[in-house]
Amino acid sequence: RLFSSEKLTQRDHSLPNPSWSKDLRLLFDQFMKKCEDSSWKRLPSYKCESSQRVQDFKTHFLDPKFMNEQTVHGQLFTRSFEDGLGFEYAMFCNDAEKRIVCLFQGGPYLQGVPGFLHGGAIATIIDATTGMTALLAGGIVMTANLNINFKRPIPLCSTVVLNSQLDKVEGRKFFVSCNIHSVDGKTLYSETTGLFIKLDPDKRLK
Ligand SMILES: CCCCC/C=C\C/C=C\C/C=C\C/C=C\CCCC(=O)SCCNC(=O)CCNC(=O)[C@H](O)C(C)(C)COP(=O)(O)OP(=O)(O)OC[C@H]1O[C@@H](n2cnc3c(N)ncnc32)[C@H](O)[C@@H]1OP(=O)(O)O
Repeated sequence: RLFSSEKLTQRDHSLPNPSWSKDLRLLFDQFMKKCEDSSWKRLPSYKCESSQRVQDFKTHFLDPKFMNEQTVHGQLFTRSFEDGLGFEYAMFCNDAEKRIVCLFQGGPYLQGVPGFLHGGAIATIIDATTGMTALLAGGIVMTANLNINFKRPIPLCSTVVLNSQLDKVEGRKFFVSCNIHSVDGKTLYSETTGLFIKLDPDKRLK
């Protein structure tokens, strides 16, 4: 049991699975090609990160009072749905340009109004993408502010492209912007600005 559940948490969810649309696979292949000269890198994604930065977060910022028999089973929200039903996505980063592109397909369990994605689901994938943009630049960060302009509704089960960019760094403040376009680039679905704060080692999260 332990072995299989351990195997489960180490599955890299940002690789194609049968629920991926043709569009998502095509875009994925295009970005995998961009990785060949190492200008772009695919970011792996697990249900439960066991990376050094998570260890650092737990050591330096997490008050043990927040870890109990329930929270110890915590797993990444965006990786907590069966294949195809929730967030299907793969992120690629370009360190030189301080950019992340996220290829995203929102499944049927993310519905808001019938036929379209829930605004909170859109905010989630934006938070994950902009958060990762800030995290790669600044280490352990948390979202302080996320301003989203929803320009057009995103059809449920469609594939879209998030483009996230680090705009400015002021001390512990990381300013990120992100837009969401259709695969053909013709439709702008949303525009976001976000502020991420690099956690202060002298302050535990309360
Ligand atoms: C990173 C986690 C561990 C590693 C995980 C690794 C892998 C996981 C894999 C994938 C996950 C995907 C992405 C991962 C990326 C990010 C993590 C997810 C992001 C989130 O989903 S996280 C949840 C939502 N998030 C919160 O739950 C935070 C609640 N919040 C707080 O915990 C505090 O609020 C905090 C810590 C944010 C700041 O607290 P603090 O005490 O450190 O800083 P302080 O208040 O002193 O502010 C310093 C300067 O920022 C200015 N400032 C602050 N807030 C501002 C605002 N709203 N507007 C304008 N300016 C603001 C001040 O004005 C001052 O500016 P100045 O220096 O100029 O005076």
